[in-house]
Amino acid sequence: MASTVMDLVRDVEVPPWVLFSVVAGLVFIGWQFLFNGLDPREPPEVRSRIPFVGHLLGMLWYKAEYVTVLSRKVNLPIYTMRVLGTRMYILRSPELIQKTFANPKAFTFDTFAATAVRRLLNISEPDMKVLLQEPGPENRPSYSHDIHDLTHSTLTPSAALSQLNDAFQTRLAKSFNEIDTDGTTVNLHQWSRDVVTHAACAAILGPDNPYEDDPSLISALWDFETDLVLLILRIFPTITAPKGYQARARLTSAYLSYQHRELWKHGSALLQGRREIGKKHGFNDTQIAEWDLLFTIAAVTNAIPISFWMVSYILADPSLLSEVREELQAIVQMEELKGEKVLKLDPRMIRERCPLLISIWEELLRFTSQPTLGRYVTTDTVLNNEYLVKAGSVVQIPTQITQGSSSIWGPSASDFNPRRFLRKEENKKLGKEEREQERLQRRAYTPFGGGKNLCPGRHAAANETLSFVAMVVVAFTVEREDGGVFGVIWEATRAAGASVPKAEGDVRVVVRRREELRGVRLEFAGEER
Ligand code: HEM
Repeated sequence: MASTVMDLVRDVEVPPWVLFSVVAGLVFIGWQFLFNGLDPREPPEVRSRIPFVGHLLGMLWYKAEYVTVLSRKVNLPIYTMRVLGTRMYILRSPELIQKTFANPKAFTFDTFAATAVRRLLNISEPDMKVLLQEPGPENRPSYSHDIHDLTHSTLTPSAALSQLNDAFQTRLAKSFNEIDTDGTTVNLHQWSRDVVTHAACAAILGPDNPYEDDPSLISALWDFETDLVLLILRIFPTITAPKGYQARARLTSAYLSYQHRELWKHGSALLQGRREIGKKHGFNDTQIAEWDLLFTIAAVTNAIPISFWMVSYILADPSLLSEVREELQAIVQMEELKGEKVLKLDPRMIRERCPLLISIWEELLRFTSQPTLGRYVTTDTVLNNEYLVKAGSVVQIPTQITQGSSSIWGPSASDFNPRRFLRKEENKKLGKEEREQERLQRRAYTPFGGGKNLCPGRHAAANETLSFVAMVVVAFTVEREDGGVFGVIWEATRAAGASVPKAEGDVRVVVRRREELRGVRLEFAGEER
């Protein structure tokens, strides 16, 4: 049979012009499918010089950074990019970005997050409907709706947040009090990661949590975080992401045992609320464990790298270090409690009395927290009375562009300037043009995203990072083990979905309690104590 067909084909004489027309026709149809059909009101399209697959190749090469790389070359407020027939609208203008944040119904984050979680946890189509349907079955709010409300209410200033901050500081103080004037030699990156992860997990999960039972789970948590995207892609994960795959299994079983031992009873109001909502929506203990694990990732993925960067940038500049130390020394108190000397640091006072440290925090957020934010377009919408964006497409916001633009932040936009945010006090004296610049900067400053999904953990993150950094600066010295000059590690990668890049590599240092604090207990003054 096969030979008969081949014989027929061989016997048919095809004139070259017919062959040419067929090929040209196929190219034309492909072109129409991939590149045409744009409404003239849609944002202008930016095409790659390599037809059809140029953007795809760019994405494979640059991964999560491709949209940023391309946006550096395109001087448009918004543009369209098409990859395999899917439209993406890339936003570069702070004005338009704020417009999308202001319309969460048309530009939704949930569909984005849900697709990733669905693949990660292997959730079935019907279960997905229960999670996302708005409102859910029997007209009840969906699981994700309930979780959104709980997360945003317990993490904004409230008794629940004070309790969370307090638990964080108690565990953090424990780690700091283990270091005396003889000091300890550590890898700074790993040490900051472990100390802050222990405290963050104690704050969320309570003092008896899986990471206290088995500290090696901290490395597992970061292996899981590193391989998250590969695990979402699910292409032979045991081969493409073996570390993350095994780490997820270990962590899930540790979180499950935490559920069975009812240790959640000592966890934060947020964690207990999550369990209640899970039960209400028919989740079993394994599902609750899996979702709590994902929440832990959300809570540590950015807050921990930024703690390391902040300590590094301060240590790398000796005069900045002594200025920050001076600010902090003015707010710490020495007390005598039952014959024991105690140094008390109240992180709430940092915001009021340490403008330089706050400026460093805000600048580091601008400088390092530069996520590519995503939204899914649910309905055809005209942005700014000008640009039509179509339902079913994706909006991408590469904040490296807006937070690093010299037209918005001035010629030093790509440098770390610890004093950049000090000027706020002098605002009243600003002229019209400068006030306009200020307004533009406020709109372009989105290290925590924006709108309905503005990061609910931003207050907790500020408390965590500032408590950690402040105690390191005020109570310790940190010197390189080899006696060399301390510098900031500059190699860093930003995983897709993460806001703050993680340092690659480490630096060996001696962390030593300052001589004058020999035998003094270090404590944070929280609201609950
Ligand atoms: C410096 C540290 C942090 C940074 C830079 C950061 C950044 C972000 C960003 C950019 C988003 C996406 C917002 C959007 O798309 O508009 C987000 C969402 C989120 N963050 Fe954070 N985050 C940090 C710390 C935390 C902490 C400590 C927690 C928890 C205690 C947390 C919990 C969450 C949650 C639950 C969401 C999803 C919000 C929603 O679905 O409405 N984050 N974060």
